[in-house]
Amino acid sequence: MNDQPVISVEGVDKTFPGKDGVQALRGIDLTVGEGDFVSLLGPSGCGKSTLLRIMADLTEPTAGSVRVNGKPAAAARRDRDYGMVFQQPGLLDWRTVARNVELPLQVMGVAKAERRERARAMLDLVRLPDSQRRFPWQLSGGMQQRAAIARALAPEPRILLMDEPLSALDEMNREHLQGELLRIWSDTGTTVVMVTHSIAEAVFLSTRVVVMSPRPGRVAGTVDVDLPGRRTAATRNTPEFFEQVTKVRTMLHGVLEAA
Ligand SMILES: Nc1ncnc2c1ncn2[C@@H]1O[C@H](COP(=O)(O)OP(=O)(O)OP(=O)(O)O)[C@@H](O)[C@H]1O
Repeated sequence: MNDQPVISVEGVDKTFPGKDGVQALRGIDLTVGEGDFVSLLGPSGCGKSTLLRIMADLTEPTAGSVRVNGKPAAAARRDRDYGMVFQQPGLLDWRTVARNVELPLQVMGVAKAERRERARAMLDLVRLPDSQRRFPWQLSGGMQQRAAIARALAPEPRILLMDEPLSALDEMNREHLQGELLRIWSDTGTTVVMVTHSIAEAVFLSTRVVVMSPRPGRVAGTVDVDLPGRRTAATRNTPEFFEQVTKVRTMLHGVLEAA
């Protein structure tokens, strides 16, 4: 393991052009280490998605720099160093689930037999082994989101960037998939950055929660989530979990009061 951060964001500002020029981010400094699970949390409009998109090279910063695996974000994008998962699964309705998962591999020119094998392995990983030949519209929302995660993981990226991946799901499904995400993260050792609105979700999943303040978005503070033992559904009922949730909530309230 080396000490070089997997993602390093330095002095990033973002102002969207236009008559009223929205300054979405100011002076963002953030580093994400190998195997970290970092959540970006903050009030609506504070620039969480913009920051994630800048890390993914989907949006250009106005100032500052982003390095991913030691290279500029654009180079990391070309090298497919990361996978992305959005709020909506975005599967193609006319392809089977397996062929959706194969899609990024097909684009990369991976041979058919290997593609099949990797799609099968990823669908096993997200616990959808029986859905390979089904179409997305035959699956529940939670199953579709799992297929989207399998698709993002198929090229075996070392980094996963997720923008509210579970927010379209009902509470039970959401908690179930949180457990699955935790399992996948610990099985694969992937570095994760996730945008969420949920304090409990951020605390349950993350090694570090980054709390952002609005107008323009800045890093208001971070909480290193310290929970004893392996995290399971029972973790949510422990005093330590409540303690961490309270810590994050207090920070978030402080941010809102100061705004
Ligand atoms: N393409 C764009 N053009 C102009 N303004 C934009 C654009 N994208 C985002 N913004 C503005 O930048 C600010 C931050 O938006 P962003 O979507 O990053 O916030 P967010 O924290 O992810 O919000 P939410 O939690 O509601 O999803 C907002 O004021 C938004 O209106």
